Amino acid sequence: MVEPTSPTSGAAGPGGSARSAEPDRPAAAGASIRLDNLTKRYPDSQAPAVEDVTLDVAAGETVILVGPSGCGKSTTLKMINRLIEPTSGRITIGGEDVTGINPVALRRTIGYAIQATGLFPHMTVAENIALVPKMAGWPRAKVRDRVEEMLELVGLDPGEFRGRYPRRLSGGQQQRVGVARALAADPPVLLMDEPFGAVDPITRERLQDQLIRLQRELRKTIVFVTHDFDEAIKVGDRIAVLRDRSQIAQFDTPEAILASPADDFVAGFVGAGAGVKRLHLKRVREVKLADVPTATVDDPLETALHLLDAGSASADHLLLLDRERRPHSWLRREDLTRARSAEPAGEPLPLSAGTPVRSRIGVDMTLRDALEALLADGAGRVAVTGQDGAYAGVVDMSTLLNAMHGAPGERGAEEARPTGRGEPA
Ligand SMILES: Nc1ncnc2c1ncn2[C@@H]1O[C@H](COP(=O)(O)OP(=O)(O)OP(=O)(O)O)[C@@H](O)[C@H]1O
Repeated sequence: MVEPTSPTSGAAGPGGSARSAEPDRPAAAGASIRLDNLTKRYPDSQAPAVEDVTLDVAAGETVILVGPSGCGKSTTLKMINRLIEPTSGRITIGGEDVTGINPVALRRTIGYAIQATGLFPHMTVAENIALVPKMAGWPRAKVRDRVEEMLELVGLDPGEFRGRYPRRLSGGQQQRVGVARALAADPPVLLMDEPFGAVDPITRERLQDQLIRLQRELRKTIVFVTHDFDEAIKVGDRIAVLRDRSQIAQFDTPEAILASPADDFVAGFVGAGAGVKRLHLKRVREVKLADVPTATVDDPLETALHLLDAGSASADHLLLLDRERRPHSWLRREDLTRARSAEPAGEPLPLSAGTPVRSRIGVDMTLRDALEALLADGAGRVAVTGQDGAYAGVVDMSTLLNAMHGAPGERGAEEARPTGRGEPA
């Protein structure tokens, strides 16, 4: 039965991904998937729902199937775990032809999460998650431990949630349980059919973030269906844009599709605002941060004013740091001169002067997060902090504009999101 691909036969597949090229990332636990000339013709239907599709998914890769309603995304997905039997063609997982094997046994090795979550209402959260491990004959204690581990993994407190019934969960919590259940038997392959479709946009963003985090750790092979292109570029290593009958209009990285859509159909899917969408693809640590003059709370006022004067002409703000060098407040020149007239010379900076730093961002956040934080903070820039919370630089509008338009200074980041080169062997 389908086994995870060994690290040595690993993930340096045709697409690879930015995430898979990160040096600290573990080797893929997923298995490669290949669809060969796959066709599905439903009984009594004139045209096939899926026609002659050939697609390669590398081990550990997240591939998104995106396309208009009725184009055949779900049918394609469900043929991979044989919930729908192909009319013709072949499916290979981890190098094994699974087209003819027992579909029930096959499905135990493939996690499956869907929009409606498919949780059994008469079973508790724990019973739902335990379902497949139990069917696979895991010992009771191992199943119990696994349920706890899965709940922790998707961010639900086991003590609070294991005994609840699905109807007593919010939509987002149900979807997380759905993902926990899909992952419970540690399958190398995870199929997700609009898994976050039924929740509000904020919860949806959170669930997407969580999936990205999980995937960094787990490196399953994921095939994910959505009709939301923004979700596709955020979550996917590669995106297959499908037209009618699951015909592949373009299959490439999000960057490549955003930068050069193959035709008008794909361009229509990319839609307006491709530049802003690019912000989803870059993390703060990948761009060159801007700098602003900084002073700490122990510095005398005069020093702060001097620093501001010594900064570039555009330096109209000084960032005050606390003793741990964490961003504390933004000080404008007026704030400093006002403070100077109120304080005797040589006094340290008053902590109450200026505007408190309302938002700050970590280096692992995306530039899209940075844009939102920047808009939320009145200073026209947002302070970036490192792992220890200390000031690391700022993201300002020009950082964002450069990233949106792929300015030459940002190429390094683009090259860092590559094609499986440098993959740990
Ligand atoms: N059981 C079925 N019997 C007959 N035709 C079907 C069946 N299921 C799907 N179809 C048809 O096959 C085509 C592809 O359907 P599918 O559900 O795969 O599309 P989709 O891209 O996932 O759509 P959506 O985004 O709306 O969920 C559609 O024309 C649909 O009407």
